[in-house]
Amino acid sequence: MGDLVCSAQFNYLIDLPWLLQQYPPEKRKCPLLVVHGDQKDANIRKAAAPYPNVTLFKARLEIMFGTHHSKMMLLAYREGLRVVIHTANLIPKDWDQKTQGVWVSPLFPAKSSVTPSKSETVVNGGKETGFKQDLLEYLKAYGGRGLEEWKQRISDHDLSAARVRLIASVPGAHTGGEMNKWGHLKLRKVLSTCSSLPCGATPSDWPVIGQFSSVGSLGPAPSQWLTSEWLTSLSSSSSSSASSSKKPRTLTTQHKMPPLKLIFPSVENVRTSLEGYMAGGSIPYAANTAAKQPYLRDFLHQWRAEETGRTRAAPHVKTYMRVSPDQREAAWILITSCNLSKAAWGALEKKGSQLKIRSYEIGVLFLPSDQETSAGHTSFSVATMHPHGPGAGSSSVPGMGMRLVTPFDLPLTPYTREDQPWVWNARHMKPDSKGNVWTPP
Ligand SMILES: O=C(O)c1c[nH]c2c(-c3ccccc3)cccc2c1=O
Repeated sequence: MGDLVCSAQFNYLIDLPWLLQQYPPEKRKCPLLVVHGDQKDANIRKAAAPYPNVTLFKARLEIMFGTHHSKMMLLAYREGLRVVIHTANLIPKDWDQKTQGVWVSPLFPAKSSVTPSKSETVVNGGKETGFKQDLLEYLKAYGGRGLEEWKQRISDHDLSAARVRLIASVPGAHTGGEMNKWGHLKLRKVLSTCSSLPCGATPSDWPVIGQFSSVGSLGPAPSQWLTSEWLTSLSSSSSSSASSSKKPRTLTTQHKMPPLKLIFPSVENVRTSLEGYMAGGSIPYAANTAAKQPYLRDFLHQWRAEETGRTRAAPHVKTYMRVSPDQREAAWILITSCNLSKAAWGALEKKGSQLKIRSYEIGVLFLPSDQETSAGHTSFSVATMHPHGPGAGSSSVPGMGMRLVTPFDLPLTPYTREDQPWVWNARHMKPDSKGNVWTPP
């Protein structure tokens, strides 16, 4: 992967001695910047004291209930720069028996003096994804001076080989031009300009899938946020705004919502997982929150990953995607730190004039048109459950573009009549895979 010179780790839960142990021994004294959100930072400062090479940066969290959820590594090698955006906390159990998501960037070369100053070398058909500019904008949003060195280092490298788009959140009441830079409005903006469904597809027939490991308070009815503001963003596409349908579009044509399918572990999924009920310690859905939104259960599907052999590896990855009616194609897929919450994605306030975001989040969006192997395609073929399906075996299927293996099985498995969503602060008395019961305080 390269000869490491220095690195930065952005995360939420951080076990510093454990983190340093994960670096190769000869790299444990390289400069390391740790970006965290622990406002009462006595613990992490005490943990960092024995390591003179570790610098701490406390992210500002001035809005109640916000957290620094973003999980990112910036790795500076002698040979270039690498960015890693992922979903795992920097604690041992997140890297042991769970299902996580990670995007590892190509090795970005330093901009040599011969690189044309005005624009960077364009690769893969020259389609820029704006990744570098968006990453710098995200780092700028932290404020302070502690990230200057890393902003400069990123500026000095050519990131044009990044074939993903950055979808991030920063805390604030974002208005005007700032609104579309963050959270679900950034995703809406990108999808409505850069993502189109295959010709002839009916947008309202293409479901949105959301998969996550925690849920916030979403309001007393789905129409308050989930199936209105939030689903409007995730079901955006250039074809839904353009008049692609055969029927003449009347002025009153509303953006008809597609089906919404959510994946969140049932109690049974947690009970039978490799970790047993302990997995539920990282699936912090509160019983009192769940009780306020019983409607959510109607959208829920089980965590199931037989295709990858990870059904029992409890999910900590967060995945959002748009699929075809037969769930064999995907128009896009997003891997992110965002759980299903207004704090992470943002909620419109003041008659839609501001987007209130409470947390830092970061994720990467994969669009078929941004990938070399599927440029010109409007969908990814999804690895199917049926090994002889069109997506099986080949790296790309004629007419379908790049093959995508999703973290979970498609088609989805609904909750059974007996299934309940996992809640972490209620008793669960049926013995789990380790013979234990769950009796939180
Ligand atoms: O998505 C993530 O990274 C996670 C987010 N919150 C977690 C919590 C928690 C829940 C409520 C209040 C404070 C902390 C507890 C255990 C694991 C996580 C976690 O893994």
